[in-house]
Amino acid sequence: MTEPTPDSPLKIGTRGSPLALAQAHEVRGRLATAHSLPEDCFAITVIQTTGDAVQDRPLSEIGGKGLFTKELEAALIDRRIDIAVHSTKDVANLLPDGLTLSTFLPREDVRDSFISRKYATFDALPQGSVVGTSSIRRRAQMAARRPDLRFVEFRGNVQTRLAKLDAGLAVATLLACAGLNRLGQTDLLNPIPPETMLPAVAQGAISIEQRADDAQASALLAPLNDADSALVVAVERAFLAELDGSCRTPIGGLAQMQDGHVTLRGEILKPDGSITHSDTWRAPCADAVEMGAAAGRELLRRAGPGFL
Ligand SMILES: NCc1[nH]cc(CCC(=O)O)c1CC(=O)O
Repeated sequence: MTEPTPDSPLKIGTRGSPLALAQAHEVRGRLATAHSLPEDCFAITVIQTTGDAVQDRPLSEIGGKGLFTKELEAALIDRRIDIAVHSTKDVANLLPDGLTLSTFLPREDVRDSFISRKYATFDALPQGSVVGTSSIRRRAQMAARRPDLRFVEFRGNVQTRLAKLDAGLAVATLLACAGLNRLGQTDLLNPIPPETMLPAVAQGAISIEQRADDAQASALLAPLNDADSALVVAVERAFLAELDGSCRTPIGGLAQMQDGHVTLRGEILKPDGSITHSDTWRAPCADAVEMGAAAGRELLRRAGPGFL
């Protein structure tokens, strides 16, 4: 392998949001450490994405998955960047030809965090409370437990959302614990157990996309891959792939590995939370990805035509 140098660095592509930048710096730090190279052998290149540019409309309205990744993938294909760092939760199931999601960092906390200045837990919210969220999954899950709640559209970074809470637009909001950890906002951690609120598929998992034929990137990234995290995320994505997985369908899924087996919990909901189909599956690691796909098909069959 030709090693990258400060004059010819490996180009790490990322979105420009504070969370994306934190994740890109995390990857750069791991690459430098793994190969005992100075950090300036790895250059961080910010790519503007549709999901970041359009701030005034719900994500589910602007388009499906890929809003945060399309431009990064175009930059990979054009060789403006060599690797792209993603929150796997935002990565579409189908990648463009010639690209591969090759590398998964050890998974972070998978849970959602309940954030409110007034109430300690989700269950403590008074009747009719207004909750801010832009996630149709979180909204459907909350409505399923608490049909009395009302919802307002809430986008933007952590600071923007806290300002909206302070302005009284809502009394609570939800954010992924993983993002809060990576941004150093651990004061806001207030995890909701997955049994109460099943996270999004691949929540908390950073992955790295590259050109499939790029031997240098493959060699540099190999020591960063966490095989267990790669497997559980593959199981969840196999589940999602069967369920269409557009941003308009509320879907939750979490796979966890123990004793050579993978347990998958999955659910699909009506957007208003009125109907939920969920179940748990378990299989040896070797069969787990196929189990994820079968689980998706099973929920689809139970839900019946027209549910999604
Ligand atoms: N679509 C936004 C997004 N994509 C990934 C994360 C969190 C980090 C992660 O799941 O790895 C977030 C923010 C959030 O849901 O609070």
